[in-house]
Amino acid sequence: MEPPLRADRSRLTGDRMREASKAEPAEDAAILRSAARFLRDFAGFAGWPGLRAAVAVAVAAGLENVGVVLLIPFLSLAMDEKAPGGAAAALAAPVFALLNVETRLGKLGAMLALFAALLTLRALANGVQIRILTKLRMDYVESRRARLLDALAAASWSRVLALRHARVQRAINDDAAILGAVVRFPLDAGVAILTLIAQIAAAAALAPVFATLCLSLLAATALVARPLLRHSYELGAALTADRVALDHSLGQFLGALKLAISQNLQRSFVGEFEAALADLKRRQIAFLLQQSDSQHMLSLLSGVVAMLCAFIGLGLMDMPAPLVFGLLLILARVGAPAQTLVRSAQQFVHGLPAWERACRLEAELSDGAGNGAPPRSVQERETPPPADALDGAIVFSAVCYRHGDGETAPGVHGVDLTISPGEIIGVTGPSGAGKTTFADLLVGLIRPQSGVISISGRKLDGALLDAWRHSLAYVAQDAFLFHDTLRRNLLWAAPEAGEDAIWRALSLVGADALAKRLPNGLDTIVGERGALLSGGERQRFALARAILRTPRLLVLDEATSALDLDSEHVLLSRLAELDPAPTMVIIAHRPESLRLGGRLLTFADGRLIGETEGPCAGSGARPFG
Ligand SMILES: Nc1ncnc2c1ncn2[C@@H]1O[C@H](COP(=O)(O)OP(=O)(O)OP(=O)(O)O)[C@@H](O)[C@H]1O
Repeated sequence: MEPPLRADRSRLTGDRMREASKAEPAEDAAILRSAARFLRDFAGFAGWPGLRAAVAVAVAAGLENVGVVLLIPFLSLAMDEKAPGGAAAALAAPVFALLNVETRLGKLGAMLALFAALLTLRALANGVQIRILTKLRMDYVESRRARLLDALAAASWSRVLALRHARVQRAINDDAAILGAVVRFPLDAGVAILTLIAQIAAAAALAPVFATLCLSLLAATALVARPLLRHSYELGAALTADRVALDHSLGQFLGALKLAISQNLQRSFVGEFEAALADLKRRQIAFLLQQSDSQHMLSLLSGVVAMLCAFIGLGLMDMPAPLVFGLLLILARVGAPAQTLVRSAQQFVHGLPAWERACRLEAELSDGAGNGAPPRSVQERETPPPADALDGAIVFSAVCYRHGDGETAPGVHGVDLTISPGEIIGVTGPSGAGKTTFADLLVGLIRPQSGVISISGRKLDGALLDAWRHSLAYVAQDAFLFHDTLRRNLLWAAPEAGEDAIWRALSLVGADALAKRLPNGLDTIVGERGALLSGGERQRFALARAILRTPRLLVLDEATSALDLDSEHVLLSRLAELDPAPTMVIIAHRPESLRLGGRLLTFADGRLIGETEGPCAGSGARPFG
């Protein structure tokens, strides 16, 4: 019998998902602090274009209301009533005088012409405002993405290793889209607030009592909005966590696909997905309903205030009908920006947790030592090392790196070593002895916590480290290939390499015949992580890619372990004949893989415990180039 789909949610990622699904109660003060942080960040980014946007918004809002105010003398004329005094009449009178119109028809025509001009101006101002605001929004989202990517590229290797990939993916892709909605708030709210102020000012000029009613409506809206906003924030926080958990689970599942399907473990993943998707759907529906309920409530509220206003104006205060209609029109229009304000605020606080998550990730990545290479801006300013800076020996002096705190944390320690240019070195030792940690130090992925690594007498750091990484090639046991064509995989690390160089490299690693046999030759897609190839084939292609870089240093960390011994020997012998000859560091467990080494280093418990002459000792170190 088939096991039920939802049978085992607690396995692997289930606990984490349930954890993520809890909606933590949020405090108003914390939400306000977070909103203030966002607004500061955005204002800092907006700068001059932000100011231009504010001016455009103010102009559009002002034009909107001049039109409404002009409506009052128009209505008075149309209804043959005595035009009311105040701002409206004051605005209309000079226009009539200027155009020298005295008849009712002439005045009506002049008013209509004025309206048409205002409508055109308003449309133009709105167009400009939307263009500036949209660009500002897009630019901000793009800059946040770029900051995150820069932080990721500059982060120390140990930090990157500990990262959950789903966090990064979510922060860069989806959260950036949510960020677009978050950024709308200061922009939309700015438009709405300016429109409200202009409308209230227009109403105040006509009737101060009415303006007071408008303010009361706003105050009532603010009271209703507070718990709504808090709930929106909580839903947003839970949704963000759910989405990361879902991505993580999917990533795990895809990574372990073969294992999962071969052992019939896929059902627990499917069960987890169904449950997590149901949670997501529930929260999304709750948020949408909350938004529409609040909009209905606001419509009701503004309707009630409008009726009250009409009753007070016409019934109790005996005001002229055009003035009351004009005021009612303004009131009806106050409802729209107030609704926009609430809706936009809801979306803002809903998306705020995603923004916070992206900021936390950026701070985590930027915190600490970084990967040693200077950031892009500094690289451009820094003087590149001299041409011969990488020609000399690599020297390790009392180098120590521990993965974690304390004297007993694993890693490597007390490593003293000199590697001459062009030397071939074998590295061996039991599992966990520190061989890969040594290789990571050598290529500058991690930096010594104590001691010094130097090249040609210069400390491996800053611009030198950057140049060093450009000059080397590193091939790990897990020969990583992208889901792309073989050609693009090969050219990834050496984009300038030509067709001849590609075939030479393929021939050297014994993969030219294989590449020709593939259905589309070099243009064959190799599958996710090279899944459409065998392990040995992947390793050969990864080696060809490394050779295409013409590296000064070639580090092979179990990079030929999937080849049979004879093929491996042929391949390594050809590598040893490379011209120009790179310095080679070959890490392996099989003694046969180390036959080419002029020197053999043995690691145990993080220490370099032995340095013996390798089988090829005495063949001489070969200078690069
Ligand atoms: N990122 C890390 N965080 C914590 N500990 C780590 C990390 N990387 C390695 N270690 C630990 O450091 C020690 C040395 O690991 P390293 O990978 O250098 O060994 P190795 O000699 O290459 O092993 P193997 O032959 O199995 O590949 C091991 O005990 C390992 O568990």
